[in-house]
Amino acid sequence: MASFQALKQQRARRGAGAASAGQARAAPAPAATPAPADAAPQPACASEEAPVAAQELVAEPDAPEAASTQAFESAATMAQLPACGSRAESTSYRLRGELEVRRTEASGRSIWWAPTSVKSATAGTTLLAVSPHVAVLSSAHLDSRCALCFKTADEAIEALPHTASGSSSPRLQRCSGCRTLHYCSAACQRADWPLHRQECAALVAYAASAASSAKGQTQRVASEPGTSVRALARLLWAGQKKGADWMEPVHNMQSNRGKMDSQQLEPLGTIAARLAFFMGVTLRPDAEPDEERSSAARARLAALGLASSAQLLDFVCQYATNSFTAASSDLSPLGVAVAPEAALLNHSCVPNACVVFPFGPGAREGSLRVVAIREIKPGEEILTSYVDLSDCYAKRRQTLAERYLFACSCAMCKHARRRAPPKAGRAAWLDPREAQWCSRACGGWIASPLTGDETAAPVSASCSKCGAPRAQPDTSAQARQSGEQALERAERFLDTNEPEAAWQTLQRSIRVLSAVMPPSGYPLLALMRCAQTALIELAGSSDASEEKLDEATRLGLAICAGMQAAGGAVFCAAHPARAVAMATLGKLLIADAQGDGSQAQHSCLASPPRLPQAGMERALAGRAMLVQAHEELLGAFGRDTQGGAVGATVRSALQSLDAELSLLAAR
Ligand SMILES: C[S@@+](CC[C@H](N)C(=O)[O-])C[C@H]1O[C@@H](n2cnc3c(N)ncnc32)[C@H](O)[C@@H]1O
Repeated sequence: MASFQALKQQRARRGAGAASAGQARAAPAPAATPAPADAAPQPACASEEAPVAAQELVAEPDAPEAASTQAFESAATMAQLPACGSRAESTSYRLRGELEVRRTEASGRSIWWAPTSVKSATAGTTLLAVSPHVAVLSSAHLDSRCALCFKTADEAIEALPHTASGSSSPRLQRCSGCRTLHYCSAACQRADWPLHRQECAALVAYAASAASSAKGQTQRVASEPGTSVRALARLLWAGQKKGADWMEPVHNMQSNRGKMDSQQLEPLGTIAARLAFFMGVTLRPDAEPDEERSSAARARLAALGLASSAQLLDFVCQYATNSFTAASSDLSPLGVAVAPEAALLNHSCVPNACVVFPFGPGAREGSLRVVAIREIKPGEEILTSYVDLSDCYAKRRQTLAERYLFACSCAMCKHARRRAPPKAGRAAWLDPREAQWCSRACGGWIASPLTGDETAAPVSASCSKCGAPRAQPDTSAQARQSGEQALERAERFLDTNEPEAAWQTLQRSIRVLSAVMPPSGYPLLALMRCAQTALIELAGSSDASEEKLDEATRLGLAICAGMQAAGGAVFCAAHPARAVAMATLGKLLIADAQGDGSQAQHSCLASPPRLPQAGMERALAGRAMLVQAHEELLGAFGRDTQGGAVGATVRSALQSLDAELSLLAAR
């Protein structure tokens, strides 16, 4: 049966699903959001998670410029600078094909499926395919992935034609200049050189400065300026080469600077200061009347297409609102991408589209894709999620307010705020993220009390099945909070390649929360996804790999049940995070089809699901899951890409499995 080595590469990370500006923004993280993370941007959207950029703002080691007497303005000074006027154009216009850009008072510009279109876009339709203006590997991956195509050495070898693969060594080559970036081939290095040339020199200067700042300091000083600064610098250097027309959509991206308070601006000011330092701009208004230095700095900024330090800060604010988490084909966050056209997408917690990188975020043309995941009718707005859709209402609201500075008024959020009583003869719809088990163990759900939203109506809940009231006192809020903290710690462990520590961190919270809430509950679903990732990584290296794979499979069953809860109202069929979770489960089932057949001895789940019997029963269950996953992958990553790279791995797994099954049948 299939090996689990391939699975190990497929980290089913949280945040997948937000690929947004900010989702894949950085998650949306997801699939990709202008960070989306669901890995995201989402504007850092595209996937459901918080953008790499945002996380980086808080937790970076000291930078050399902080100690330097040649410092740019301090972050606090930067934050006081007056906001520049928005350069965004105001009219509606045809973006391309069937897509229109329109502006509304409430949410600015956004993309619509043109009312003149003769037909709807169905799930799996690629709405937009663009090459990001820049895509930059995050600092955590600089040593392990190619800076241009984002592949690991093994992935690069696998991608070679079979005849060529024998001759290559599975190692990345380090740039001998900066000693920071790595490449999988001379071709990738050559292709990256026009942009890396300036970056290479800047990295060398930065590392030297870091080394001298580190002398005598106890704190760690980073030897490179961080993902956001590298991305912003590349954008400015590319702009110098490609010209004003290429940069115009970047400068037209929305800046929320005018809405930010000084606390929100300070981390962005730090990035602006570090960016200036990295690019060799030294500007010290406090050193006036040092006119010479000041005007030299102005000239350097002008050469980069920026009129002033205030505009530099605006540029960073635009990036924070509009960058996407650049995710792998299976939604693992790898870096950030800036794609101004896709960053025009607005947010909804009930998205009808997702930002994904079906073949990874590397140099490939059209690598960032906006794909419809539900039917979109002519004249309908195209909306992605900037947040992780498994987050509860309060958490989504907090992320959107802090990072994107707006309050969502989608149908899901309205429902959460209103807590509407059921219409006569109909049961109230209960958000599966906010549900708890009935304390009478009848199998019914009770709404959790909403936390963190003072505008929401108070909740008086009773069981959906037996009508019993919620137990008093309700202890779930505390368990949820510990779960959130465990998740944060575990994700950091995974980022630093410590899956065992991540797994140890997660088990208790999963046990406690799975006793009180269904698998769709917040933050249980995210905890289980993180734990599954840790276990898959551990299974590849540990002696007890069979046990780990069994537990990862049990978690997979719970994750898929959680994602399909409430008829897919949260994760609809063809949502990338759901499709990838199904593919992972299918592969786990067939990888472990020869397992020892033991049922849960030490599961972290309070009521572990029964695993199909090892052997034929498990293989057939895996096959059924892979078939379903494949259908959803076509919808999630685009029918034109045949479900992207994950679709291809599922087809190949099915082929091998069918060959094995027919051999068995012939015996
Ligand atoms: C990535 S930009 C999206 C494009 C943006 N509307 C524009 O005009 O360029 C993200 C910003 O758009 C606005 N936005 C996005 N979705 C929204 C929504 N559902 N309601 C209100 N504002 C929204 C917020 O100001 C947010 O910070």
